[in-house]
Amino acid sequence: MHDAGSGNGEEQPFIDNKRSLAQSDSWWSSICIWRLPVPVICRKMSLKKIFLLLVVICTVSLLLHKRDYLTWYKESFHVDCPVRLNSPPCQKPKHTNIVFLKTHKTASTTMQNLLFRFGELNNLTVALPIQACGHQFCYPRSFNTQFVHPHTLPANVITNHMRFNKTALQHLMPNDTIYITILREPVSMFESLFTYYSRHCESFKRVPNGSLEVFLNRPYNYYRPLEYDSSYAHNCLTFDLGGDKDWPANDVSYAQAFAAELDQVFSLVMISEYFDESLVLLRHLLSWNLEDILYVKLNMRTEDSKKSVAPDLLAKIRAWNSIDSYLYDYFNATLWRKLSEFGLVHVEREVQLLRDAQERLMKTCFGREEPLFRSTGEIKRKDLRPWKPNEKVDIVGYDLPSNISREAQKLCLKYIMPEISYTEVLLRSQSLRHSQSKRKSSQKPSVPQPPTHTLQPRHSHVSRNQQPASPAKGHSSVTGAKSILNPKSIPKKVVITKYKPKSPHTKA
Ligand SMILES: Nc1ncnc2c1ncn2[C@@H]1O[C@H](COP(=O)(O)OS(=O)(=O)O)[C@@H](OP(=O)(O)O)[C@H]1O
Repeated sequence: MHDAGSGNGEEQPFIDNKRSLAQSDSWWSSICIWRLPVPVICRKMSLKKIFLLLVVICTVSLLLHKRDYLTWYKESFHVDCPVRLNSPPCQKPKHTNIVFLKTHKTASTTMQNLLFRFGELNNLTVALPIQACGHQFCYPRSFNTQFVHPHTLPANVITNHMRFNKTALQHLMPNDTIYITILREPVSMFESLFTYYSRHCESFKRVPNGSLEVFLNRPYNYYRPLEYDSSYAHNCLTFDLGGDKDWPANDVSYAQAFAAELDQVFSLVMISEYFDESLVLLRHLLSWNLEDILYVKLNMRTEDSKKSVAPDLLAKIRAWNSIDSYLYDYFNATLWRKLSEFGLVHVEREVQLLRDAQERLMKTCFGREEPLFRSTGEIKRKDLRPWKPNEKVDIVGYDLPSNISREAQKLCLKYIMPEISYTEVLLRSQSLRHSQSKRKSSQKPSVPQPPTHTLQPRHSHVSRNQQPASPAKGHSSVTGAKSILNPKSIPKKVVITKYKPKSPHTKA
């Protein structure tokens, strides 16, 4: 075999002149690979060059065929790129305008906490209820923009409990808002509702010995459709989603039409039994990082607080909540279709990545792989105690060990903060930011300013390289100093009417 650099007379022109060398290389490469037998190739190329050529060919072919895996590999090292080629490009900013319809007993508090943290970290505005509404948007009344605290406008995110009202939300939120919600399997959901609200919901309070079986044998003996809090007792998901919980069960066309309508509005309907899988889809839908979907489970009952459901009650629960059951089946199938389209192998890998990251988070926060569960009474800090619906139901909460670093304390505190405390913390910080920005704008009288109680969004995306924000620092958008004010929509002033719930039941 000849060495191209050996000084052989025939090859001299290729060696002496760099340009002709390059030309000859590419010419020979094509001859070598495609046209001539190996001995001829070897006569004109050095071993080194052949080796390099093979390395290039292998690399290109690997990149072409295994691109998903390579991207995945990067992902596990916290590179921000999504794992799929048909996903948004890496540089796509994170989506920040979100309605999360917080349904009851579906893991929605865990999701709300995740959204609160995302909002804080990215200096977004989270719409919160006025004081008169408690920590919910005057549920069970249908959502109304007047229920929103003016200091939490213009909003990017809205997630506190409400009864869904698409028109009002469209009025409040920016045009590019993504709608998300979560459903839970009707049997376990109803058992949870029945136990949790056994002292609040009149329909449940009437049942002798608080027996689920007795209620299900003759629900209309105990259930009054027009009563306050009756939503917990019949098709609660349907009611939360703005539907008619009392539509006759034998008319399936109602459930079908309602599901189809919801499908048009919600880009993602999560399923609490597949919480992590749903989060994978959420992450891609919103172009978020893995870190953005980390969570600690909130609002769980202790095992002692759960009732076991006898097998013969399963069908009864589904029949009683027939619209909810239809919605669940429909959106469970939708979720799995989406997961399949995404690629189940990719989903599984990404779920594993999420769980690994969760494990690291638990170690940081609790010094071990599992968090330290505490029943409400055992939690030292008052603001970390979750709301306890009655003395028979105990809700799991958390305390942070004192031996973790200050930084870890600060980080982990928000992960374990119950719904009501976090809502209060956010309202305080956003109110402070609101008054600071008002002060600033009053110092610049020459520039025309929109009313501060505007319903317009501050901004719709955050860039990936943005620094975590300190919530009370100011009003400026993280995508630049200015918030996006859509001139087409005229800022509206909010008139706040006081709303007094009819029943004492609010979690606060
Ligand atoms: N990540 C995750 N995955 C699956 N399930 C979870 C998760 N986080 C919370 N939970 C369970 O959700 C139930 C509480 O739901 P919510 O927070 O929506 O309740 S509430 O309506 O806001 O009171 C409650 O169910 P029950 O314990 O059966 O009551 C929690 O255990």
